[in-house]
Amino acid sequence: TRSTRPQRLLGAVQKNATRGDPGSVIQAIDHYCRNKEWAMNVGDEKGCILDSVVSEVNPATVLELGTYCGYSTVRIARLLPPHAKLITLEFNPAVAAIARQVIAWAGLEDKVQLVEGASGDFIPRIKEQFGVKTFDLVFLDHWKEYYLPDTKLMEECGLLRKGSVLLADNVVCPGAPDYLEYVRSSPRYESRYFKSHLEYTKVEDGLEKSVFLG
Ligand SMILES: CNc1ncnc2c1ncn2[C@@H]1O[C@H](/C=C/CNC(=O)c2cc(-c3ccc(F)cc3)cc(O)c2O)[C@@H](O)[C@H]1O
Ligand SMILES: [Mg+2]
Repeated sequence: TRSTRPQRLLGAVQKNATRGDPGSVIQAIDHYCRNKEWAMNVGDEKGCILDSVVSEVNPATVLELGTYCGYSTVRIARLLPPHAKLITLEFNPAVAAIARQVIAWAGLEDKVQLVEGASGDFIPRIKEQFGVKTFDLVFLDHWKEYYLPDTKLMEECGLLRKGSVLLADNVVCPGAPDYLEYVRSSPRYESRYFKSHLEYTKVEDGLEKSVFLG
């Protein structure tokens, strides 16, 4: 049977990237998705904005919602300090299996904990199950209609502290209007829009960075 897009993306990594070299994994995926087959990775342009926010926050604990093939997981994990931990949630087992191999090819398994499951089920259990008190950085890149409910859930579960940073992909395309309205109007967030483009295209998109004020 025909391969899946994630399988073909993994093939491009295994063919063109060097094991243990996260930069070459990122480059291989971007080259494949720009020249052969589009895929919904945050991409190189928004990826540079992601890199700058990760470097600025220098997080000890990171939560990523929506691993997909692990492109942003690799982008984030490669910048983390030695004992920092990144927990990434992915509820599609076939996609999770690809992401594990992409993360392993980059040699970043020790910094990443990929959890198979739905954010709604896992967010309430993260504290006791993973011994995490709060997250310094959360990257939202899963189904767009879940950005807002999951943010409220993280607040309710006490997973955010004064200064926690939420970084949301795709706030323009496909868009997350209810989430944007919430973080921009709530007195509990200081929000800023980083204008960019939809991965590998000229279409406008951007990242919203929102600092939780406690
Ligand atoms: C709801 N809770 C959840 N918990 C755990 N994993 C979840 C999840 N929701 C979704 N996922 C997983 O995240 C991934 C989903 C990501 C959704 N992303 C998008 O829809 C998306 C879509 C576009 C896009 C933009 C324009 C266009 F024409 C077509 C697509 C661009 C992006 O950058 C995107 O991130 C999948 O791997 C899915 O299995
Ligand atoms: Mg995205």
